[in-house]
Amino acid sequence: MPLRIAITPGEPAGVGPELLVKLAQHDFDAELIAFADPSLLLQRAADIGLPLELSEVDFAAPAQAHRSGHLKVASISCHSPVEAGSLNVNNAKYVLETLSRATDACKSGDCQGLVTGPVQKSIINDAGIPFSGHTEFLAERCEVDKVVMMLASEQLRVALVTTHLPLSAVPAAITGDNLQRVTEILHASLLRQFGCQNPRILVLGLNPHAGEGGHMGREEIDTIIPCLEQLRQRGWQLEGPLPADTAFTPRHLDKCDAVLAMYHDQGLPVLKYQGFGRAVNITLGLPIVRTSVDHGTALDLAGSGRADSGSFYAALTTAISMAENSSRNHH
Ligand SMILES: NC(=O)C1=CN([C@@H]2O[C@H](COP(=O)(O)OP(=O)(O)OC[C@H]3O[C@@H](n4cnc5c(N)ncnc54)[C@H](O)[C@@H]3O)[C@@H](O)[C@H]2O)C=CC1
Ligand SMILES: NCC(=O)COP(=O)(O)O
Repeated sequence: MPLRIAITPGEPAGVGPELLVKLAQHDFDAELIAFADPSLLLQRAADIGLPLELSEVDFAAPAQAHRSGHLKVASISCHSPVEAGSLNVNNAKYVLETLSRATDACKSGDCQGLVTGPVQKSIINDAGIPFSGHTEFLAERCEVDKVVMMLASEQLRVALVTTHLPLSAVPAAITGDNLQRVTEILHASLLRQFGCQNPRILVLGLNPHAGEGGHMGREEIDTIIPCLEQLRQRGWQLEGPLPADTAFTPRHLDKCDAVLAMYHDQGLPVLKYQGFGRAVNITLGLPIVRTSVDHGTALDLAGSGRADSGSFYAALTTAISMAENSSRNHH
């Protein structure tokens, strides 16, 4: 029987809803369920001139593989009318409701994977709800205290020790305990979910030139090197800490399964330079499969039909294949 994949289109005024309409034009070996406002999806389909038929999902009925132009929906209503490209603080709770319901469907086993479209983090905060990202939200909703954000293209995987933090808060978050737990989750995921035998991880330093022997920062000497030395005693292949400016060169990348960056803008610009529009954001360490797009809400393109659905497509096919692997391993 096909698996069920929950999809949240994200910010209703962003490109997420129309990218989902574009995705729905393909066939997939899984049932796709949009946790969203049906009238929003139909409106956006009309705006960009694509056909779409919706029917309410019945979790008690057998799942059916997705066929072009149709979409199953778990209906959730927006709180205010949506205008593409214009954020409305009244719809922030709707965004979180779609996420909560879709996550809970995965936790209960109704769905076997979650694919999220982009949310506008600022408007959720403007609504008075502290929110730094799906990654942190999902960890809390799934009651897991540590998860890892990893973005992957076909050529490169980049995982992060810290995620959505102000730059000034990063050094204090690079503790031995945090680095160890992140490396453990990344190592286990590469081994079990990505088929890497004895994974090779390239770890970046925090400071320029990886601290230049302590003359440009001491985090490498005080924290990163001791942590890596300890983990290497398990026989793990951990290279580094390497200076980040030269780590992303073929000599190093050819030998590694993933790069572990210390913070968001140390690793992701390189990944996006190499693979923007085709890369997938994967949350490691959750009890559910969760993937997402590599881009944001692109309010400047919303409603135009010009946004590229490549990353959403990659996120969906990755989630289907991860869910299939995980379901095979459980049987
Ligand atoms: N997965 C998620 O929920 C993510 C959400 N965001 C959120 O999105 C909002 C806007 O963030 P920005 O930094 O402006 O990034 P953005 O990715 O929305 O836009 C950056 C540039 O890329 C272009 N772009 C983005 N997606 C595109 C697509 N599918 N096709 C063609 N061009 C595309 C935009 O038009 C813009 O020029 C923020 O609130 C941010 O937090 C950002 C990244 C991921
Ligand atoms: N840069 C990645 C990003 O902002 C998406 O994060 P998340 O919402 O998936 O946690």
